[in-house]
Amino acid sequence: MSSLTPVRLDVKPMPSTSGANSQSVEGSSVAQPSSLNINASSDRDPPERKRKPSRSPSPSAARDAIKLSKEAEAGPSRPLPSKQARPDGKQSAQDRNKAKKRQKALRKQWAEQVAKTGEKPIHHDIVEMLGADVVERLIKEGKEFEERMERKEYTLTIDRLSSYGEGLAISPDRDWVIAIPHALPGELVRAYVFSNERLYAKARLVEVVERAPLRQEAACQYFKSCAGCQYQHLGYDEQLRIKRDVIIKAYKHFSNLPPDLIPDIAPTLPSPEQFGYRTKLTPHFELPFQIRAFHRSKGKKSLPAVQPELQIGFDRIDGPGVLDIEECPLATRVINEALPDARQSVKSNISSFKNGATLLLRDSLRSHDPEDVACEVVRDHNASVRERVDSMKFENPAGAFWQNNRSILPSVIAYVRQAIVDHPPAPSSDDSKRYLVDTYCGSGFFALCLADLFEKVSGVELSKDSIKYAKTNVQLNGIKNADFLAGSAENIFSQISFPSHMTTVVIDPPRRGCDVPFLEQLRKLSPHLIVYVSCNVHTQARDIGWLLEADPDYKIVSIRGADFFPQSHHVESIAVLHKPNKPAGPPL
Ligand SMILES: C[S@@+](CC[C@H](N)C(=O)[O-])C[C@H]1O[C@@H](n2cnc3c(N)ncnc32)[C@H](O)[C@@H]1O
Repeated sequence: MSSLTPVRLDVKPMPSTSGANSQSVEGSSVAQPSSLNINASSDRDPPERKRKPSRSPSPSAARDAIKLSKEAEAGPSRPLPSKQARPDGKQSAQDRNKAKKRQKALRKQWAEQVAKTGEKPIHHDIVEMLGADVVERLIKEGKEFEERMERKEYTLTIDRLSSYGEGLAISPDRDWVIAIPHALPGELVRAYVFSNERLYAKARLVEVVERAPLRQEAACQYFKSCAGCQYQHLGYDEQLRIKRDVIIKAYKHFSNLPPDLIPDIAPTLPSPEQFGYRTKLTPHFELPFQIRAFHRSKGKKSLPAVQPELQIGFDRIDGPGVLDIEECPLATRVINEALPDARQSVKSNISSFKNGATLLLRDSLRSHDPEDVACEVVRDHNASVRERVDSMKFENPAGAFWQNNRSILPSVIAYVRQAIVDHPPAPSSDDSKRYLVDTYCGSGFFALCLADLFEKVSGVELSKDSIKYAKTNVQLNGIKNADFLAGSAENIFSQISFPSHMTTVVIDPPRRGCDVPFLEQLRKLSPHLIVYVSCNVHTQARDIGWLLEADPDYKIVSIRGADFFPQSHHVESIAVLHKPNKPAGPPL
Protein backbone atom coordinates (compact mmCIF):
# COMPACT_ATOMS: atom_id res chain seq x y z
CA MET A 1 0.00 0.00 0.00
CA SER A 2 2.78 2.40 0.79
CA SER A 3 4.22 2.12 -2.69
CA LEU A 4 1.57 4.34 -4.24
CA THR A 5 2.91 7.60 -5.54
CA PRO A 6 1.46 10.79 -4.13
CA VAL A 7 -1.52 12.01 -6.13
CA ARG A 8 -2.22 15.70 -6.11
CA LEU A 9 -5.91 16.21 -6.69
CA ASP A 10 -7.14 19.13 -8.69
CA VAL A 11 -10.33 19.05 -6.73
CA LYS A 12 -11.53 22.25 -5.20
CA PRO A 13 -12.20 22.03 -1.47
CA MET A 14 -15.82 21.01 -1.06
CA PRO A 15 -18.21 23.16 0.88
CA SER A 16 -18.56 21.79 4.36
CA THR A 17 -21.66 19.75 5.02
CA SER A 18 -20.95 19.88 8.68
CA GLY A 19 -19.88 23.42 9.35
CA ALA A 20 -17.84 23.51 12.48
CA ASN A 21 -19.99 20.98 14.22
CA SER A 22 -17.70 18.03 14.52
CA GLN A 23 -20.32 15.94 16.29
CA SER A 24 -22.70 15.79 13.37
CA VAL A 25 -20.54 13.73 11.05
CA GLU A 26 -18.93 10.38 11.07
CA GLY A 27 -15.18 10.22 11.61
CA SER A 28 -12.60 11.77 13.80
CA SER A 29 -11.16 14.96 14.99
CA VAL A 30 -8.77 15.85 17.77
CA ALA A 31 -7.10 12.49 18.11
CA GLN A 32 -3.38 12.26 18.72
CA PRO A 33 -1.46 9.06 18.47
CA SER A 34 -0.23 9.59 21.95
CA SER A 35 -3.65 10.30 23.35
CA LEU A 36 -4.17 6.56 23.57
CA ASN A 37 -3.24 5.89 27.13
CA ILE A 38 -2.22 2.36 26.28
CA ASN A 39 0.08 2.16 29.23
CA ALA A 40 -0.58 4.90 31.61
CA SER A 41 2.02 3.94 34.21
CA SER A 42 4.62 6.53 35.11
CA ASP A 43 7.39 4.57 33.40
CA ARG A 44 6.07 6.02 30.17
CA ASP A 45 6.77 9.59 31.28
CA PRO A 46 9.63 11.20 29.43
CA PRO A 47 12.25 13.08 31.40
CA GLU A 48 14.50 15.82 30.08
CA ARG A 49 17.49 14.62 28.11
CA LYS A 50 20.23 16.38 26.27
CA ARG A 51 20.79 15.02 22.78
CA LYS A 52 21.71 16.20 19.35
CA PRO A 53 18.53 17.33 17.60
CA SER A 54 19.11 14.92 14.75
CA ARG A 55 19.04 11.97 17.09
CA SER A 56 15.29 11.86 17.11
CA PRO A 57 12.05 11.40 18.91
CA SER A 58 10.88 10.13 22.19
CA PRO A 59 7.42 9.36 23.43
CA SER A 60 7.17 12.87 24.72
CA ALA A 61 7.46 14.11 21.16
CA ALA A 62 3.81 13.43 20.57
CA ARG A 63 2.81 14.88 23.90
CA ASP A 64 4.92 17.98 23.34
CA ALA A 65 3.40 18.15 19.91
CA ILE A 66 -0.03 18.29 21.50
CA LYS A 67 1.16 21.17 23.63
CA LEU A 68 2.58 22.78 20.55
CA SER A 69 -0.61 22.24 18.64
CA LYS A 70 -2.61 23.69 21.50
CA GLU A 71 -0.43 26.78 21.21
CA ALA A 72 -0.51 26.75 17.47
CA GLU A 73 -4.21 26.05 17.25
CA ALA A 74 -7.18 27.11 19.16
CA GLY A 75 -9.35 24.05 18.72
CA PRO A 76 -12.37 23.88 16.46
CA SER A 77 -14.36 26.58 18.20
CA ARG A 78 -11.82 29.44 18.19
CA PRO A 79 -12.16 31.63 15.06
CA LEU A 80 -9.28 31.55 12.59
CA PRO A 81 -6.93 34.53 12.70
CA SER A 82 -8.94 36.92 10.67
CA LYS A 83 -7.32 37.67 7.34
CA GLN A 84 -10.48 39.56 6.40
CA ALA A 85 -10.22 41.89 9.35
CA ARG A 86 -10.14 44.91 7.02
CA PRO A 87 -12.64 45.53 4.26
CA ASP A 88 -9.80 45.80 1.72
CA GLY A 89 -8.80 42.25 2.64
CA LYS A 90 -5.33 43.30 3.86
CA GLN A 91 -3.98 42.63 7.30
CA SER A 92 -3.38 45.63 9.53
CA ALA A 93 0.20 46.33 10.62
CA GLN A 94 -0.87 45.30 14.12
CA ASP A 95 -2.21 41.96 12.85
CA ARG A 96 0.96 41.38 10.84
CA ASN A 97 3.10 42.07 13.88
CA LYS A 98 1.02 39.73 15.99
CA ALA A 99 1.28 37.00 13.36
CA LYS A 100 5.07 37.46 13.15
CA LYS A 101 5.44 37.19 16.91
CA ARG A 102 3.29 34.09 16.92
CA GLN A 103 5.35 32.44 14.20
CA LYS A 104 8.53 33.27 16.09
CA ALA A 105 7.16 31.77 19.28
CA LEU A 106 6.05 28.63 17.43
CA ARG A 107 9.45 28.19 15.80
CA LYS A 108 11.22 28.61 19.12
CA GLN A 109 8.91 26.17 20.81
CA TRP A 110 9.35 23.66 18.00
CA ALA A 111 13.17 23.97 18.12
CA GLU A 112 13.12 23.35 21.86
CA GLN A 113 10.93 20.31 21.37
CA VAL A 114 13.17 18.83 18.70
CA ALA A 115 16.28 19.45 20.80
CA LYS A 116 14.64 17.53 23.60
CA THR A 117 12.80 14.76 21.78
CA GLY A 118 13.91 14.79 18.15
CA GLU A 119 11.91 15.11 14.97
CA LYS A 120 8.48 13.47 14.80
CA PRO A 121 8.22 10.36 12.58
CA ILE A 122 5.63 12.09 10.38
CA HIS A 123 8.24 14.66 9.31
CA HIS A 124 10.01 12.04 7.21
CA ASP A 125 6.75 11.17 5.44
CA ILE A 126 6.18 14.86 4.77
CA VAL A 127 9.66 15.22 3.24
CA GLU A 128 9.06 12.19 0.99
CA MET A 129 5.58 13.33 -0.03
CA LEU A 130 6.27 17.02 -0.69
CA GLY A 131 9.89 16.59 -1.75
CA ALA A 132 12.97 17.60 0.23
CA ASP A 133 13.42 20.75 -1.89
CA VAL A 134 9.88 21.96 -1.16
CA VAL A 135 10.24 21.34 2.58
CA GLU A 136 13.61 23.07 2.58
CA ARG A 137 12.15 26.07 0.77
CA LEU A 138 9.17 26.32 3.14
CA ILE A 139 11.48 26.24 6.13
CA LYS A 140 13.90 28.73 4.55
CA GLU A 141 11.04 31.12 3.84
CA GLY A 142 9.80 30.69 7.40
CA LYS A 143 6.49 29.21 6.19
CA GLU A 144 6.55 25.89 7.99
CA PHE A 145 3.78 27.05 10.34
CA GLU A 146 2.20 29.48 7.92
CA GLU A 147 0.74 27.60 4.97
CA ARG A 148 -2.04 26.49 7.28
CA MET A 149 -5.10 24.93 5.71
CA GLU A 150 -8.50 26.37 6.32
CA ARG A 151 -10.88 24.55 8.61
CA LYS A 152 -13.22 23.00 6.14
CA GLU A 153 -13.91 19.84 4.19
CA TYR A 154 -11.60 18.57 1.44
CA THR A 155 -11.67 15.61 -0.91
CA LEU A 156 -8.35 13.82 -0.75
CA THR A 157 -6.54 10.75 -2.00
CA ILE A 158 -4.61 8.90 0.67
CA ASP A 159 -1.01 8.27 -0.21
CA ARG A 160 0.31 6.25 2.73
CA LEU A 161 0.01 5.54 6.44
CA SER A 162 1.97 7.47 9.06
CA SER A 163 3.80 5.46 11.71
CA TYR A 164 0.90 6.19 14.05
CA GLY A 165 -1.67 4.80 11.61
CA GLU A 166 -3.14 7.98 10.10
CA GLY A 167 -3.79 8.14 6.38
CA LEU A 168 -1.64 10.88 4.83
CA ALA A 169 -2.67 12.96 1.82
CA ILE A 170 -1.22 15.97 0.02
CA SER A 171 -3.26 19.15 0.16
CA PRO A 172 -4.99 20.00 -3.12
CA ASP A 173 -4.19 23.71 -2.83
CA ARG A 174 -0.77 24.11 -1.19
CA ASP A 175 2.44 22.37 -0.17
CA TRP A 176 1.08 20.78 2.96
CA VAL A 177 0.23 17.27 4.16
CA ILE A 178 -2.99 16.21 5.90
CA ALA A 179 -3.22 13.39 8.47
CA ILE A 180 -6.56 11.58 8.74
CA PRO A 181 -7.08 8.74 11.26
CA HIS A 182 -8.78 5.60 9.84
CA ALA A 183 -8.21 6.58 6.19
CA LEU A 184 -6.35 3.95 4.15
CA PRO A 185 -3.82 4.24 1.33
CA GLY A 186 -5.43 4.43 -2.10
CA GLU A 187 -8.77 5.65 -0.72
CA LEU A 188 -10.59 8.76 -1.87
CA VAL A 189 -12.03 10.40 1.24
CA ARG A 190 -13.80 13.51 2.41
CA ALA A 191 -12.11 14.90 5.49
CA TYR A 192 -12.61 17.96 7.67
CA VAL A 193 -9.42 19.85 8.54
CA PHE A 194 -9.60 21.11 12.11
CA SER A 195 -6.06 22.15 13.00
CA ASN A 196 -2.57 22.69 11.69
CA GLU A 197 0.84 21.54 12.85
CA ARG A 198 4.29 22.15 11.39
CA LEU A 199 3.97 21.39 7.65
CA TYR A 200 0.78 19.39 8.05
CA ALA A 201 -2.85 19.62 9.06
CA LYS A 202 -5.00 17.25 11.07
CA ALA A 203 -8.40 16.24 9.81
CA ARG A 204 -11.24 13.91 10.75
CA LEU A 205 -12.65 11.41 8.35
CA VAL A 206 -16.08 12.43 7.07
CA GLU A 207 -16.71 9.83 4.39
CA VAL A 208 -14.84 7.19 2.44
CA VAL A 209 -15.79 7.91 -1.17
CA GLU A 210 -13.73 5.11 -2.70
CA ARG A 211 -12.79 2.26 -0.37
CA ALA A 212 -9.49 0.41 -0.36
CA PRO A 213 -10.10 -3.27 -1.15
CA LEU A 214 -8.50 -4.13 2.18
CA ARG A 215 -10.97 -2.15 4.27
CA GLN A 216 -13.21 -4.30 6.46
CA GLU A 217 -15.87 -3.71 9.11
CA ALA A 218 -14.49 -3.00 12.57
CA ALA A 219 -15.60 -5.36 15.32
CA CYS A 220 -16.01 -2.64 17.92
CA GLN A 221 -19.05 -0.37 18.10
CA TYR A 222 -16.81 2.50 19.28
CA PHE A 223 -14.11 2.23 16.61
CA LYS A 224 -15.18 5.32 14.66
CA SER A 225 -15.01 7.58 17.71
CA CYS A 226 -12.48 5.99 20.08
CA ALA A 227 -8.80 6.92 19.98
CA GLY A 228 -7.85 3.51 21.36
CA CYS A 229 -7.48 1.52 18.11
CA GLN A 230 -6.19 2.45 14.68
CA TYR A 231 -6.44 -0.78 12.65
CA GLN A 232 -9.68 -2.62 13.36
CA HIS A 233 -10.70 -1.91 9.76
CA LEU A 234 -7.76 -4.03 8.51
CA GLY A 235 -7.16 -7.78 8.55
CA TYR A 236 -4.55 -9.09 10.95
CA ASP A 237 -1.93 -10.06 8.34
CA GLU A 238 -2.07 -6.54 6.99
CA GLN A 239 -1.63 -5.10 10.50
CA LEU A 240 1.50 -7.23 10.96
CA ARG A 241 2.86 -6.11 7.60
CA ILE A 242 2.26 -2.43 8.44
CA LYS A 243 4.08 -2.84 11.75
CA ARG A 244 7.09 -4.32 9.98
CA ASP A 245 7.09 -1.28 7.67
CA VAL A 246 7.04 1.04 10.68
CA ILE A 247 10.21 -0.66 11.97
CA ILE A 248 11.88 -0.42 8.56
CA LYS A 249 11.08 3.30 8.40
CA ALA A 250 12.20 3.90 11.98
CA TYR A 251 15.65 2.39 11.35
CA LYS A 252 15.95 4.23 8.05
CA HIS A 253 15.20 7.64 9.57
CA PHE A 254 16.19 7.47 13.22
CA SER A 255 19.22 5.20 13.53
CA ASN A 256 21.61 7.29 11.45
CA LEU A 257 23.08 3.98 10.24
CA PRO A 258 24.06 3.08 6.67
CA PRO A 259 21.57 0.55 5.18
CA ASP A 260 24.16 -2.25 5.06
CA LEU A 261 24.38 -2.25 8.87
CA ILE A 262 20.63 -2.75 9.26
CA PRO A 263 19.52 -6.37 8.79
CA ASP A 264 16.35 -7.36 6.99
CA ILE A 265 13.50 -6.73 9.40
CA ALA A 266 11.94 -10.12 10.18
CA PRO A 267 8.16 -10.67 9.91
CA THR A 268 6.31 -9.39 12.96
CA LEU A 269 5.74 -11.96 15.69
CA PRO A 270 1.93 -12.31 15.85
CA SER A 271 -0.16 -12.20 18.99
CA PRO A 272 -2.04 -15.48 19.56
CA GLU A 273 -5.01 -13.42 20.80
CA GLN A 274 -6.05 -10.51 18.61
CA PHE A 275 -9.04 -9.46 20.72
CA GLY A 276 -9.69 -10.01 24.41
CA TYR A 277 -5.96 -9.89 25.16
CA ARG A 278 -5.51 -6.75 27.27
CA THR A 279 -5.01 -7.63 30.92
CA LYS A 280 -5.08 -4.00 31.98
CA LEU A 281 -7.66 -1.32 31.23
CA THR A 282 -7.54 2.24 32.52
CA PRO A 283 -10.69 4.13 31.53
CA HIS A 284 -10.63 7.74 32.67
CA PHE A 285 -13.16 10.47 33.24
CA GLU A 286 -13.50 14.18 33.81
CA LEU A 287 -15.55 15.51 36.70
CA PRO A 288 -18.79 17.21 35.65
CA PHE A 289 -18.62 20.98 36.23
CA GLN A 290 -21.23 20.76 39.03
CA ILE A 291 -18.91 18.48 41.01
CA ARG A 292 -15.91 20.68 40.33
CA ALA A 293 -17.93 23.68 41.54
CA PHE A 294 -18.83 21.69 44.66
CA HIS A 295 -15.11 20.97 45.32
CA ARG A 296 -14.14 24.59 44.71
CA SER A 297 -16.79 25.88 47.12
CA LYS A 298 -15.18 23.88 49.95
CA GLY A 299 -18.51 22.75 51.32
CA LYS A 300 -20.42 26.00 50.76
CA LYS A 301 -22.31 24.59 47.78
CA SER A 302 -24.23 21.35 48.02
CA LEU A 303 -23.98 18.41 45.65
CA PRO A 304 -26.39 18.48 42.70
CA ALA A 305 -29.67 16.70 43.46
CA VAL A 306 -29.64 14.89 40.12
CA GLN A 307 -26.53 12.93 39.25
CA PRO A 308 -24.76 14.78 36.42
CA GLU A 309 -23.92 12.88 33.26
CA LEU A 310 -20.52 11.25 33.33
CA GLN A 311 -18.42 9.85 30.48
CA ILE A 312 -16.02 7.10 31.58
CA GLY A 313 -13.80 5.71 28.86
CA PHE A 314 -11.11 6.79 26.43
CA ASP A 315 -10.14 9.88 24.44
CA ARG A 316 -12.30 10.57 21.41
CA ILE A 317 -11.03 11.03 17.91
CA ASP A 318 -14.21 12.74 16.76
CA GLY A 319 -14.19 15.61 19.22
CA PRO A 320 -12.75 16.74 22.51
CA GLY A 321 -13.44 14.96 25.76
CA VAL A 322 -13.94 11.40 26.87
CA LEU A 323 -15.91 8.75 24.98
CA ASP A 324 -18.17 6.73 27.26
CA ILE A 325 -17.19 3.05 26.93
CA GLU A 326 -19.28 0.20 28.30
CA GLU A 327 -17.08 -2.56 26.87
CA CYS A 328 -13.72 -2.88 25.15
CA PRO A 329 -13.21 -5.86 22.82
CA LEU A 330 -9.46 -5.65 23.35
CA ALA A 331 -9.78 -6.30 27.10
CA THR A 332 -10.05 -9.77 28.58
CA ARG A 333 -13.45 -11.27 29.36
CA VAL A 334 -13.20 -10.75 33.14
CA ILE A 335 -12.28 -7.10 32.70
CA ASN A 336 -15.35 -6.54 30.51
CA GLU A 337 -17.48 -8.35 33.06
CA ALA A 338 -16.12 -6.12 35.87
CA LEU A 339 -16.45 -2.88 33.93
CA PRO A 340 -20.13 -2.10 34.65
CA ASP A 341 -19.57 -2.37 38.43
CA ALA A 342 -16.40 -0.31 38.27
CA ARG A 343 -18.22 2.39 36.30
CA GLN A 344 -21.15 2.36 38.70
CA SER A 345 -18.88 2.69 41.74
CA VAL A 346 -17.39 5.83 40.20
CA LYS A 347 -20.83 7.26 39.46
CA SER A 348 -22.06 6.52 43.00
CA ASN A 349 -19.02 8.15 44.61
CA ILE A 350 -18.25 10.80 42.06
CA SER A 351 -17.66 13.57 44.60
CA SER A 352 -14.75 11.65 46.12
CA PHE A 353 -12.72 11.71 42.88
CA LYS A 354 -10.31 14.27 41.52
CA ASN A 355 -10.69 15.65 38.02
CA GLY A 356 -9.03 13.47 35.36
CA ALA A 357 -9.02 10.36 37.56
CA THR A 358 -8.36 6.94 36.07
CA LEU A 359 -9.93 3.60 36.89
CA LEU A 360 -7.66 0.58 37.09
CA LEU A 361 -8.86 -2.88 36.07
CA ARG A 362 -6.19 -5.58 36.12
CA ASP A 363 -6.81 -9.16 35.12
CA SER A 364 -5.10 -11.48 37.61
CA LEU A 365 -4.92 -15.27 37.65
CA ARG A 366 -6.90 -16.64 40.58
CA SER A 367 -4.00 -18.92 41.50
CA HIS A 368 -0.61 -20.03 40.20
CA ASP A 369 -1.86 -23.58 39.78
CA PRO A 370 -1.36 -24.40 36.08
CA GLU A 371 -4.63 -26.37 36.12
CA ASP A 372 -6.59 -23.33 37.32
CA VAL A 373 -7.44 -21.10 34.37
CA ALA A 374 -9.81 -18.80 36.27
CA CYS A 375 -9.05 -15.07 36.42
CA GLU A 376 -10.28 -12.23 38.59
CA VAL A 377 -10.10 -8.45 38.43
CA VAL A 378 -7.96 -6.37 40.78
CA ARG A 379 -8.69 -2.65 41.11
CA ASP A 380 -6.49 -1.59 44.00
CA HIS A 381 -3.13 -0.22 42.76
CA ASN A 382 -1.31 -1.69 45.75
CA ALA A 383 -2.81 -5.16 45.53
CA SER A 384 -0.80 -7.90 43.88
CA VAL A 385 -1.60 -9.51 40.57
CA ARG A 386 -0.72 -13.12 39.68
CA GLU A 387 0.69 -14.09 36.29
CA ARG A 388 2.22 -17.18 34.75
CA VAL A 389 4.56 -17.37 31.78
CA ASP A 390 5.16 -20.99 30.74
CA SER A 391 6.08 -22.64 34.04
CA MET A 392 7.21 -19.40 35.73
CA LYS A 393 5.03 -17.76 38.37
CA PHE A 394 4.93 -14.02 38.90
CA GLU A 395 3.37 -11.55 41.27
CA ASN A 396 3.51 -7.86 40.70
CA PRO A 397 1.82 -4.73 42.02
CA ALA A 398 -1.39 -3.94 40.14
CA GLY A 399 -0.35 -0.31 39.75
CA ALA A 400 3.17 -1.04 38.45
CA PHE A 401 4.35 -2.16 35.03
CA TRP A 402 3.58 -5.63 33.72
CA GLN A 403 3.30 -6.66 30.07
CA ASN A 404 -0.37 -6.24 29.10
CA ASN A 405 -0.77 -9.06 26.60
CA ARG A 406 -0.38 -12.37 28.40
CA SER A 407 -0.90 -14.43 25.25
CA ILE A 408 2.26 -13.30 23.43
CA LEU A 409 4.74 -13.62 26.32
CA PRO A 410 5.72 -17.31 25.78
CA SER A 411 6.65 -16.67 22.14
CA VAL A 412 8.59 -13.51 23.05
CA ILE A 413 10.58 -15.41 25.68
CA ALA A 414 11.16 -18.29 23.23
CA TYR A 415 12.48 -15.83 20.64
CA VAL A 416 14.84 -14.11 23.09
CA ARG A 417 16.05 -17.48 24.45
CA GLN A 418 16.86 -18.64 20.95
CA ALA A 419 18.85 -15.46 20.25
CA ILE A 420 20.87 -16.07 23.42
CA VAL A 421 21.47 -19.74 22.64
CA ASP A 422 22.51 -18.86 19.07
CA HIS A 423 25.18 -16.42 20.28
CA PRO A 424 27.43 -18.05 22.84
CA PRO A 425 30.47 -16.19 24.18
CA ALA A 426 33.61 -16.41 22.02
CA PRO A 427 35.67 -19.50 22.86
CA SER A 428 38.27 -18.72 25.46
CA SER A 429 40.26 -20.46 28.13
CA ASP A 430 37.44 -19.69 30.55
CA ASP A 431 34.66 -22.18 31.13
CA SER A 432 31.40 -21.57 29.31
CA LYS A 433 29.57 -19.73 32.10
CA ARG A 434 27.30 -16.92 31.02
CA TYR A 435 25.89 -13.94 32.90
CA LEU A 436 22.79 -11.80 32.40
CA VAL A 437 22.08 -8.19 33.32
CA ASP A 438 18.38 -7.33 32.98
CA THR A 439 18.04 -3.54 32.87
CA TYR A 440 14.63 -1.85 33.38
CA CYS A 441 13.63 -5.26 34.74
CA GLY A 442 10.24 -4.51 36.35
CA SER A 443 9.30 -7.43 38.59
CA GLY A 444 11.77 -9.72 36.83
CA PHE A 445 10.00 -10.99 33.70
CA PHE A 446 13.08 -11.41 31.48
CA ALA A 447 15.61 -12.08 34.25
CA LEU A 448 13.61 -14.92 35.76
CA CYS A 449 12.33 -16.50 32.55
CA LEU A 450 15.93 -16.65 31.27
CA ALA A 451 17.72 -17.42 34.55
CA ASP A 452 18.26 -21.12 33.72
CA LEU A 453 20.52 -20.15 30.80
CA PHE A 454 22.95 -18.24 33.04
CA GLU A 455 25.35 -18.70 35.91
CA LYS A 456 24.04 -15.55 37.53
CA VAL A 457 21.48 -12.87 36.67
CA SER A 458 21.17 -9.33 38.03
CA GLY A 459 18.26 -6.97 37.47
CA VAL A 460 17.85 -3.24 37.98
CA GLU A 461 14.66 -1.23 38.11
CA LEU A 462 13.62 2.23 39.26
CA SER A 463 10.40 1.16 41.01
CA LYS A 464 11.12 -0.08 44.53
CA ASP A 465 7.75 -1.81 44.54
CA SER A 466 8.60 -3.80 41.40
CA ILE A 467 11.98 -4.79 42.88
CA LYS A 468 10.28 -5.96 46.06
CA TYR A 469 8.09 -8.19 43.89
CA ALA A 470 11.04 -9.33 41.75
CA LYS A 471 12.57 -10.66 44.97
CA THR A 472 9.27 -12.36 45.86
CA ASN A 473 9.25 -13.92 42.39
CA VAL A 474 12.76 -15.31 42.96
CA GLN A 475 11.38 -17.14 46.02
CA LEU A 476 8.17 -18.15 44.27
CA ASN A 477 10.13 -19.94 41.56
CA GLY A 478 12.90 -21.31 43.78
CA ILE A 479 15.55 -19.46 41.78
CA LYS A 480 19.01 -19.36 43.33
CA ASN A 481 21.08 -17.29 40.91
CA ALA A 482 19.22 -13.94 40.70
CA ASP A 483 19.53 -10.68 42.53
CA PHE A 484 17.84 -7.35 42.02
CA LEU A 485 18.72 -3.74 42.66
CA ALA A 486 16.40 -0.75 43.01
CA GLY A 487 17.77 2.28 41.22
CA SER A 488 18.32 3.98 37.90
CA ALA A 489 19.43 1.52 35.20
CA GLU A 490 22.94 2.93 34.77
CA ASN A 491 23.67 2.34 38.46
CA ILE A 492 23.89 -1.38 37.93
CA PHE A 493 27.12 -1.22 35.96
CA SER A 494 29.18 -0.09 38.93
CA GLN A 495 27.79 -2.95 40.99
CA ILE A 496 28.46 -5.97 38.83
CA SER A 497 31.68 -7.84 38.17
CA PHE A 498 30.66 -10.13 35.33
CA PRO A 499 33.28 -10.75 32.61
CA SER A 500 32.01 -8.67 29.71
CA HIS A 501 32.79 -11.27 27.03
CA MET A 502 30.41 -13.68 28.81
CA THR A 503 27.69 -11.18 29.61
CA THR A 504 24.33 -10.62 27.95
CA VAL A 505 22.42 -7.42 28.67
CA VAL A 506 18.65 -7.22 28.19
CA ILE A 507 17.36 -3.66 27.82
CA ASP A 508 13.62 -2.94 28.07
CA PRO A 509 13.24 0.78 28.75
CA PRO A 510 10.12 2.93 28.78
CA ARG A 511 9.02 4.68 25.57
CA ARG A 512 11.58 7.46 25.93
CA GLY A 513 14.37 4.92 25.42
CA CYS A 514 17.72 4.91 27.22
CA ASP A 515 19.36 7.92 28.76
CA VAL A 516 22.82 8.84 27.50
CA PRO A 517 24.54 8.00 30.84
CA PHE A 518 23.06 4.51 30.56
CA LEU A 519 24.33 4.06 27.00
CA GLU A 520 27.77 5.29 27.99
CA GLN A 521 27.92 2.78 30.83
CA LEU A 522 26.72 0.03 28.53
CA ARG A 523 29.43 0.85 26.01
CA LYS A 524 32.01 0.69 28.77
CA LEU A 525 30.75 -2.69 29.96
CA SER A 526 30.80 -3.83 26.34
CA PRO A 527 28.79 -7.07 26.76
CA HIS A 528 29.15 -9.59 23.96
CA LEU A 529 25.36 -9.78 23.46
CA ILE A 530 22.63 -7.17 23.82
CA VAL A 531 18.91 -7.85 23.48
CA TYR A 532 17.07 -4.53 23.24
CA VAL A 533 13.29 -4.83 23.64
CA SER A 534 11.34 -1.63 23.07
CA CYS A 535 7.79 -0.33 22.93
CA ASN A 536 9.03 2.64 20.88
CA VAL A 537 11.02 1.59 17.83
CA HIS A 538 12.00 5.20 17.09
CA THR A 539 13.90 5.64 20.32
CA GLN A 540 15.26 2.10 19.97
CA ALA A 541 16.64 2.91 16.50
CA ARG A 542 18.17 6.12 17.85
CA ASP A 543 19.84 4.33 20.79
CA ILE A 544 21.17 1.48 18.66
CA GLY A 545 22.53 3.99 16.14
CA TRP A 546 24.30 5.73 19.02
CA LEU A 547 25.77 2.47 20.26
CA LEU A 548 27.03 1.32 16.88
CA GLU A 549 28.60 4.70 16.25
CA ALA A 550 30.30 4.54 19.66
CA ASP A 551 31.42 0.93 19.18
CA PRO A 552 31.50 -0.27 15.56
CA ASP A 553 32.41 -3.81 16.69
CA TYR A 554 28.73 -4.45 17.41
CA LYS A 555 26.65 -6.04 14.65
CA ILE A 556 22.88 -5.97 14.62
CA VAL A 557 22.10 -9.62 14.00
CA SER A 558 18.31 -9.35 13.97
CA ILE A 559 15.42 -6.95 14.37
CA ARG A 560 11.88 -8.19 14.70
CA GLY A 561 8.58 -6.65 15.74
CA ALA A 562 6.31 -8.37 18.25
CA ASP A 563 2.64 -7.48 18.18
CA PHE A 564 1.80 -6.88 21.82
CA PHE A 565 -1.13 -4.62 20.86
CA PRO A 566 -3.19 -5.95 17.93
CA GLN A 567 -5.66 -3.43 16.42
CA SER A 568 -3.46 -0.51 17.54
CA HIS A 569 -0.51 1.15 15.81
CA HIS A 570 1.85 0.12 18.61
CA VAL A 571 4.63 -2.33 17.88
CA GLU A 572 7.24 -3.77 20.23
CA SER A 573 10.63 -4.19 18.58
CA ILE A 574 13.30 -6.72 19.59
CA ALA A 575 16.83 -6.03 18.35
CA VAL A 576 19.76 -8.37 18.96
CA LEU A 577 23.30 -6.95 18.90
CA HIS A 578 26.37 -9.13 19.01
CA LYS A 579 30.12 -8.65 19.18
CA PRO A 580 31.25 -11.68 17.22
CA ASN A 581 34.90 -11.55 18.24
CA LYS A 582 34.62 -10.13 21.68
CA PRO A 583 37.85 -11.25 23.32
CA ALA A 584 38.06 -12.46 26.88
CA GLY A 585 38.99 -9.66 29.25
CA PRO A 586 39.42 -9.09 32.96
CA PRO A 587 36.28 -8.69 35.08
CA LEU A 588 35.13 -5.08 35.33
C1 LIG B 1 8.77 -1.25 29.57
S1 LIG B 1 8.91 -1.54 31.26
C2 LIG B 1 9.75 -3.11 31.26
C3 LIG B 1 9.65 -3.93 32.51
C4 LIG B 1 10.12 -5.37 32.43
N1 LIG B 1 11.27 -5.55 31.61
C5 LIG B 1 8.99 -6.29 31.98
O1 LIG B 1 9.05 -6.79 30.87
O2 LIG B 1 8.06 -6.49 32.76
C6 LIG B 1 10.11 -0.40 31.69
C7 LIG B 1 10.49 -0.40 33.15
O3 LIG B 1 11.56 0.53 33.33
C8 LIG B 1 11.44 1.13 34.60
N2 LIG B 1 12.25 2.36 34.54
C9 LIG B 1 11.94 3.57 34.05
N3 LIG B 1 13.00 4.40 34.10
C10 LIG B 1 14.02 3.68 34.63
C11 LIG B 1 15.37 3.97 34.94
N4 LIG B 1 15.90 5.17 34.70
N5 LIG B 1 16.14 3.00 35.47
C12 LIG B 1 15.61 1.77 35.72
N6 LIG B 1 14.33 1.44 35.46
C13 LIG B 1 13.54 2.38 34.92
C14 LIG B 1 9.95 1.29 34.78
O4 LIG B 1 9.61 1.39 36.14
C15 LIG B 1 9.41 0.01 34.12
O5 LIG B 1 9.24 -1.01 35.06
